[in-house]
Amino acid sequence: MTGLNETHDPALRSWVASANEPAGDFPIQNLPFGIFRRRGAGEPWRGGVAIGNQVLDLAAVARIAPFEGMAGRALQSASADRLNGLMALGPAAWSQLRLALSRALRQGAKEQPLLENCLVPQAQAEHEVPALVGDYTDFYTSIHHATNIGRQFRPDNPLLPNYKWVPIGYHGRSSSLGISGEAFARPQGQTMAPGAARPAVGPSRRLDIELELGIWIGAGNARGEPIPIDRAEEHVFGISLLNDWSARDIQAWEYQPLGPFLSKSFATTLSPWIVTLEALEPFRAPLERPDGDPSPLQYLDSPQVRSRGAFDIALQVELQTARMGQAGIPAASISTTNYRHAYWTAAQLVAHHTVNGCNLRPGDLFGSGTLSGPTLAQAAALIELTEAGKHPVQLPGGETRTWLEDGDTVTLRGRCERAGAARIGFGPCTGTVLPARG
Ligand SMILES: O=C(O)/C=C/C(=O)CC(=O)CC(=O)O
Ligand SMILES: [Ca+2]
Ligand SMILES: [Mg+2]
Repeated sequence: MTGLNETHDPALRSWVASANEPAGDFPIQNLPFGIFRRRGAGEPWRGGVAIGNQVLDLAAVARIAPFEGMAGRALQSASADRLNGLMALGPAAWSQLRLALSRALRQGAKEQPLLENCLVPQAQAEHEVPALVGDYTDFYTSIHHATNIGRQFRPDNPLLPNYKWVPIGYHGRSSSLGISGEAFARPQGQTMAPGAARPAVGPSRRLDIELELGIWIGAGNARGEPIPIDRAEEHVFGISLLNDWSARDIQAWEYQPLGPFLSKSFATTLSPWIVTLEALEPFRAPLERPDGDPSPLQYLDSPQVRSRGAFDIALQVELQTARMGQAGIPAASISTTNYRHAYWTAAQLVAHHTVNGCNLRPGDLFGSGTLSGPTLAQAAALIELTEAGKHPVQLPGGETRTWLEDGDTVTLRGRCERAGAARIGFGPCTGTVLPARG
């Protein structure tokens, strides 16, 4: 079974010329959704779609060239100041809107003269978190991350015995979700130095990143009604990049027995564009699960999940220090990994989250968990890359890093490439660390 349709045809070209450049993130086969406005113009927030180096203003399209039927209703919903309404409509409406947008943005489309007036250059746009996030749950789906970080926190017992049975997660904090381009103050908190008699409070000295994907829930479920694994993907609107900034010294002291709390709730940065599951369809991959590992329990298992439940998304972390920036040295890549190494798929996370009857709501957000791959070069957090300080990262210009310093800027990137498909990308997810507030 394949969900490929005319919107995936790699031969499609757009009348927006920049969408046809081969190395771009936003060709006509992508069409990710976000919330934007022109910077500094006092405009309302509204939905937009990235196309080449432009944003197609969906509120403007709804006013001057509305679509018909279900696509038209979806377009109306996407004109609001957040995408929760569009997300609530479900996959048939998302798909109809994507098809209508794909047809209207193609070379030769009769809509071109009207839609040319609905473009805003991305360079002039600012973004907001694309939905009001009621609940944010952070998972732990990379067995490589769980093993590596477990070795730091629990040397005798790195991978806990539940890992291969339960998709582990904790309830995160939605109020401090922010959008790419943000800067935030280094968190303060309580830490216990090795050998100290009592803890101290002060700025974190072990500030880290976590390269994750954000999985956006579309239509929700009624309380008490679990989502079966075979319907789970119908509840996923799409995926963006997510940096779960983590204060490891605060975490090490606070996390037992209830899990991370203030070590991760001060900031979590998202990329502005949500790449839909439909756009990701050409990049499906089989679930990676070593021979001999237990089969998932029935509510987490299906032939579809095993054969094509994973996604081949190449991911990268870049770091630029303030000094590199001043010297004109571009950001350096410090890690490359791929979402296909995840132990649990997005569908399994949805089925697991709802198995107890918990209701998900449109705009809820899941963090995939830190997406480390099998090798050290694929580690997706500094605590793993540097083995907690044993091997600092070497940067061009001569600096090294074990943990983040004030003025450091971290950028996450994601892209999908496969023979026979158009390359698509996620756009950057950037954040900068400011000094702690006094
Ligand atoms: O192994 C631990 O005790 C903690 C690991 C994490 O830092 C939790 C987390 O945020 C989940 C993840 O990103 O995979
Ligand atoms: Ca995390
Ligand atoms: Mg966080």
